[in-house]
Amino acid sequence: MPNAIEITELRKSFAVKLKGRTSTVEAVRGVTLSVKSGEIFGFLGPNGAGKTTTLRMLTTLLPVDGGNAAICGYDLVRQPKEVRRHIGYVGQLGGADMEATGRENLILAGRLYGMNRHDARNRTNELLDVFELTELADRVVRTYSGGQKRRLEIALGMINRPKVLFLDEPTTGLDPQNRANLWEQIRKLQEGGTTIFLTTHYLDEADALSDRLAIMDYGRIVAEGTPLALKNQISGDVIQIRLSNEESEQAKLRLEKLSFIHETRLEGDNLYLYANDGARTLPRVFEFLETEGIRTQSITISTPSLDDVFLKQTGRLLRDVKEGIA
Ligand SMILES: Nc1ncnc2c1ncn2[C@@H]1O[C@H](COP(=O)(O)OP(=O)(O)OP(=O)(O)O)[C@@H](O)[C@H]1O
Repeated sequence: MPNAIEITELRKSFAVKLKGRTSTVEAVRGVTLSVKSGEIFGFLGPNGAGKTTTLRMLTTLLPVDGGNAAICGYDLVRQPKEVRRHIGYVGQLGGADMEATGRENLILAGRLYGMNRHDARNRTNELLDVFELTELADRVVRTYSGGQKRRLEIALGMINRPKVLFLDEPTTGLDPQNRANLWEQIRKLQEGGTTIFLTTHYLDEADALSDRLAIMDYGRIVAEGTPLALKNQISGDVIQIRLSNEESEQAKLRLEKLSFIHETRLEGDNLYLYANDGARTLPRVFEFLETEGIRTQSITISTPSLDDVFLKQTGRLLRDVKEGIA
């Protein structure tokens, strides 16, 4: 079976005008990756990394500048119609008509895909059932909660029984309970055989949901693999020390000389120490800080997260970039 998605050197630039001058934004700078059939593939990255642009190219909504992709074996550039027949896409804005009912939205979508009335109705009932929307089916979408609307939008993306479903930040704006519920729905779609490619800037979402993921930054893939393999790249535990004086650079230099610390990284006032056995190392770190007179505000210990992977690859924290701090 061919890979569900095979992307080779995909590129996209935009011309932007600022104060009368035109410059170029290289949104996607040569992305190469493959997604296996039946996988949930997470596409993680901070705002502006190029995730949506990649997704819009893969779904034929935006012409590619360079490179190509094959989706379910169909050539994105030469066979866009075939590609469209085999995919579903749920964008950030959603596509439901707020003034129509859930049922009407689904039936209309089915008809637009060329289904006859009977098939469109049957498929609608199936999807209402899968997404637990049957009770709301005849209410206008405007009255749905955020989570219910999102479920309907994903149902709309599934109307044509796509082999590959593209979801752009499917859980943004949802509360934790609705996010967990949507993750369940996404897993159910995977069990039904759909390949899912989703963008997210939630670390926990990428970690919990994806079989494999790629981390994107400034239009490039900076890391790719299973969440576990990526986290295992960062061997051992992470000790985070929040320093309270201005000599953080000095503190880093002194701490990195310790034999039981195999890597250090400084982010503002936060010093990250990577050690094989965090629990055993911690008392020795305390002792050292005390003898050296290095003052700290807090010390925490954790196992590596995808944030540490991003930090290792880019020198910045994903969480900070996302919040616009870096
Ligand atoms: N139509 C456009 N014209 C000009 N620049 C654009 C256009 N679309 C995207 N960009 C720029 O391309 C870069 C990548 O944007 P993109 O929306 O793909 O990022 P993203 O990773 O999806 O971010 P987010 O998480 O905020 O959705 C950004 O610098 C953005 O400003």
